[in-house]
Amino acid sequence: MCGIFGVFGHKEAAKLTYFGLYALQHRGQESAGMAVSDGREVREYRALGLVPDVFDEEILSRLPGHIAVGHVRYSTTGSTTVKNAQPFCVTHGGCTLALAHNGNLVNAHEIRTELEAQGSIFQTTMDSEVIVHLLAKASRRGIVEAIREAMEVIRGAYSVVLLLPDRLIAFRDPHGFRPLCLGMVNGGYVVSSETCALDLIQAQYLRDIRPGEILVIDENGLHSYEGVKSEATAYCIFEFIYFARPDSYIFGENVYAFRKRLGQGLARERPLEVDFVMPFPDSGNYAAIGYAQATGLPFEMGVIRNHYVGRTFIQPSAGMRDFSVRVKLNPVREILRGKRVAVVDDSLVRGTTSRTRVKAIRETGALEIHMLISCPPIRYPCFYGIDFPTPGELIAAKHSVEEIRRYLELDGLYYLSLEGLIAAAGGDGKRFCLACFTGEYPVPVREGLRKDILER
Ligand SMILES: O=P(O)(O)OC[C@H]1O[C@H](OP(=O)(O)OP(=O)(O)O)[C@H](O)[C@@H]1O
Ligand SMILES: NC(=O)CC[C@H](N)C(=O)O
Ligand code: SF4
Ligand SMILES: [Mg+2]
Repeated sequence: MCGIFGVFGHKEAAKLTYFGLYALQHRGQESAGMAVSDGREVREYRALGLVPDVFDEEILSRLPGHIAVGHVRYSTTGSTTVKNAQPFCVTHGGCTLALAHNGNLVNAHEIRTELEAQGSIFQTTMDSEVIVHLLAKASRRGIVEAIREAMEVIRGAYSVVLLLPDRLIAFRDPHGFRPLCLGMVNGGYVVSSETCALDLIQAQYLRDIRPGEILVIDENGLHSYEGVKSEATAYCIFEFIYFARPDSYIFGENVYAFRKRLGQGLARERPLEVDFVMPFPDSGNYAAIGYAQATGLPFEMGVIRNHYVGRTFIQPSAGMRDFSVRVKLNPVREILRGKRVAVVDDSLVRGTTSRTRVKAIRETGALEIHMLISCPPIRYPCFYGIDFPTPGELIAAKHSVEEIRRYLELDGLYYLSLEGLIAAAGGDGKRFCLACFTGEYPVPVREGLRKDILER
């Protein structure tokens, strides 16, 4: 998952983008970048690292202009290298394009193989690059038509912000897997993955970019086109469960309220006799609050979060994840000793967090440790922009709930049911992608699709 942000018509576009990316940092921690246009010339800067480490005042001052596009990356196709940092910039036929993509294409390999056979030279190992090549190929027909043609060819998840020297364009796949919204600030426009970035820069939320829509923003305002027909949406439900920030509104709903409903659903399905409820912070907090309020059980912060560690699940290597989980969450002996506790977390993916942290809680002298997960078991890989890679890495793909309980050394392990998840989503599961829980993929995926498919 990545975070994307765009600005049109604000004299401090680079600064606004810096703040926007800062607010979207939870969506990608590997690299950050932006491209800025003053109406004629496009300048760019990208590097590995977090937003405040990549940019400083001096770098931002070298990016003048009123149009900008920015990106924070969490890789899903292609390794973590500066070359693979976005926005991806090219100059073709005298026109510079900078593209920021959130999502993952499922047919990038096929498209790339075909384009290479026709002589295209690729610079990165990202799926996102094929979009730029397709745009360049069709550019004679004008940018909107070129995007439309590209949208006919690419399959999978894409929320995209594209910068041209005099325009900003946003487009979104017909299923709308990833969020993308439009806001207004001081007469200018902003486009963002999540509304939390609009709040930070005091922009007013206008609406979401519609699935299948192409939205052009230029001197004359907004121009909306139908890119491809959107027959059915497949909003990523995992955005609500884990990915997005709780203060954001995505797919028309607030994330915090959604997560609380997940916790309330767990309380209905799995009321437990324990002394208190505690979350694995951060994203376990909101379902834990919902569970505690619905059951009437006390709520405690039994583990404390170190604020100098980011998200652990989205780190690209196992070694980094293991280390970070230890540094990140530390139990409070005083609170836990002699107690029966219900630990709530939003998800159990590889088991990295729970395996070591349950042990650490046990060592404090806690009497019983039960775990409540506010989504069903994740049994199938995601190919649409979340790095749940091979089924082998997914703990629930090969093991029963009882086997996982034993592996994690828990007294009890309970997942929210699929029905419970759908109920929390208002009862209409059809609007959502649920593939990692059900194996029913809204966009077909060919066998053997892997993160490093473009590396060879
Ligand atoms: O089973 P695992 O493979 O450990 O993955 C799941 C865990 O990772 C995530 O937390 P993360 O630390 O990434 O982010 P958070 O601070 O938002 O909870 C998620 O909230 C779970 O706690
Ligand atoms: N998670 C994402 O949205 C990543 C975008 C793109 N697939 C990349 O790997 O860079
Ligand atoms: S498979 Fe899961 S994580 Fe991937 S898009 Fe669908 S709901 Fe989201
Ligand atoms: Mg977590």
